[in-house]
Amino acid sequence: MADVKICGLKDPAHVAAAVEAGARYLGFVFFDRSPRSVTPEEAAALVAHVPVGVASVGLFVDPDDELLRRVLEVVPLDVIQLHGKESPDRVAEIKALTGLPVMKAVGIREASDLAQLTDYGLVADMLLVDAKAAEGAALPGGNGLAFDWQLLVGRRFLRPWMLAGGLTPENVAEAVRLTGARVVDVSSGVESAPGVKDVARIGAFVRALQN
Ligand SMILES: O=C(O)c1ccccc1N[C@@H]1O[C@H](COP(=O)(O)O)[C@@H](O)[C@H]1O
Repeated sequence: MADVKICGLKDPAHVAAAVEAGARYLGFVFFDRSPRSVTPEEAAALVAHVPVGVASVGLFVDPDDELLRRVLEVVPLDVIQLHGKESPDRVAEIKALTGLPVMKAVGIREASDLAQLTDYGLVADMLLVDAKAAEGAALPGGNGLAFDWQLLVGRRFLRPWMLAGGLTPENVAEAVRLTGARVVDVSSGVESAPGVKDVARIGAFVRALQN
């Protein structure tokens, strides 16, 4: 079964539901414009409920050093997710600054976008293969937008990778079957409204991968 990351958690009950369902990665968003955004203090309280063996991932969008320091002072993150326009050099810088594994998100719409996965594979520890947000979208991710999974058929990457973008309990099994993803990441697909996680959909998402 593919491993699961549930992203955008804001409520201890949803952290518990994700852990109970079997998620191996939990995501906490440090990006003010997101409906899933948490403060460092809120995230610290949530991460306190995360058991050993489940990784706490901090999601950032073009963070400056000050934000990274402020969050890491209070939140014991295991992985840094970069979901903005960070260059490969900036990814390397953040890895050195934080001392943590860095996962770089790359937005995919067409075959030519895949080349970036090679560039970032040289510096990041993990890759997150997401749909490219529409021009002018308020958020660079978390939009429930999928891309053409056929683009990934037969591809290999330099680093371990997660599949994201518009995944839901209804489509995740097919996405894994087509792409061979070993880890899948979901945010809006397990919500009842933007920023509001749904316990039943979290359970259904993980169960969809068990059949
Ligand atoms: O979830 C957010 O609010 C978010 C904000 C800014 C950048 C990325 C964000 N989420 C990430 O986007 C992908 C796909 O999300 P979805 O399942 O399509 O809603 C996922 O990696 C989230 O971690």
